[in-house]
Amino acid sequence: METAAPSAVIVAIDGPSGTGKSSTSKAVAAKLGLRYLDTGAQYRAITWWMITNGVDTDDPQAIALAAGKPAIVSGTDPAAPTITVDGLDASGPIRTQEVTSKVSAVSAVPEVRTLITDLQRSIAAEAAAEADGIVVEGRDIGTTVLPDADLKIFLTASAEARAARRSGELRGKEAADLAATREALIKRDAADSGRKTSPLAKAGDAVEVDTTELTLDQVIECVVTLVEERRSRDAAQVEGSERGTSEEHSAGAESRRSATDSTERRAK
Ligand SMILES: Nc1ncnc2c1ncn2[C@@H]1O[C@H](COP(=O)(O)OP(=O)(O)O)[C@@H](O)[C@H]1O
Ligand SMILES: Nc1ccn([C@H]2C[C@H](O)[C@@H](COP(=O)(O)OP(=O)(O)O)O2)c(=O)n1
Repeated sequence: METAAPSAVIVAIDGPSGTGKSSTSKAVAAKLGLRYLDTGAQYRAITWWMITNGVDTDDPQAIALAAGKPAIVSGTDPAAPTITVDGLDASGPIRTQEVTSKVSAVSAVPEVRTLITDLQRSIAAEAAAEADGIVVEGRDIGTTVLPDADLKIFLTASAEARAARRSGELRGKEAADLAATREALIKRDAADSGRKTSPLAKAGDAVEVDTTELTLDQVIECVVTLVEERRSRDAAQVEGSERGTSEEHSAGAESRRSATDSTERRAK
């Protein structure tokens, strides 16, 4: 197990689809010099591998048996995050409608979650040991993957706002109308929230931010402020405990000095 650098910060950002997790997490990590991990991309990558290797994505047993086969590697530079599967760049193929429609079924399989969760924890531990920390975004980061994260954020937004954001992204690519996007989004949220293993959920100690009426810049600013507040609280605590230790030291020195003084006095 790697040891975290004293000032490293781990930020967990969870929430349903289209609430702004990826855009916010990337920007916050870039602004604060942290690494960035898109855990949804990892579940998409394993789903893409299952599809391209002929595994029936409606068969949890077949998925469980194959889960350990693909090698998934995530690059955590927020300016250029990457994802490869068996050495192949998967960043394009994981965003197709086919993968999007099957990812909830694949990510509900416990064997898949165990493997991907272990991978996520090792990436976070490395970022805490070798960098200033990391922003990890997904569905179960604050509840399951990193329950000891320094800061947990849960992003929400109305289904209408989320669908409008998503269909804005799709326009011109795989044109989807607003109603169909909204339906698909609600269906995926229900599957992700309703699964048995590690469902999409807000951690009890997460800060909830409703992004419906906020611009992306406002959300980024809000999260940056929360991280900075957390860091200064931690720094004040460290300073306090160091002062406590040095006061203990000087109290110890004082009592040693008076003990010496009295010994000297007795010797005279
Ligand atoms: N507060 C916001 N207001 C308007 N658009 C937003 C906001 N947050 C994110 N977006 C846009 O919505 C889309 C989905 O955001 P994304 O970060 O991918 O969400 P998530 O990762 O939660 O699915 C992106 O095109 C993004 O630019
Ligand atoms: N920590 C996570 C992250 C994603 N997933 C699953 C559930 C999600 O529907 C899919 C895809 O996640 P992704 O974040 O790419 O989804 P968006 O389309 O960006 O909302 O992966 C998960 O089960 N646990």
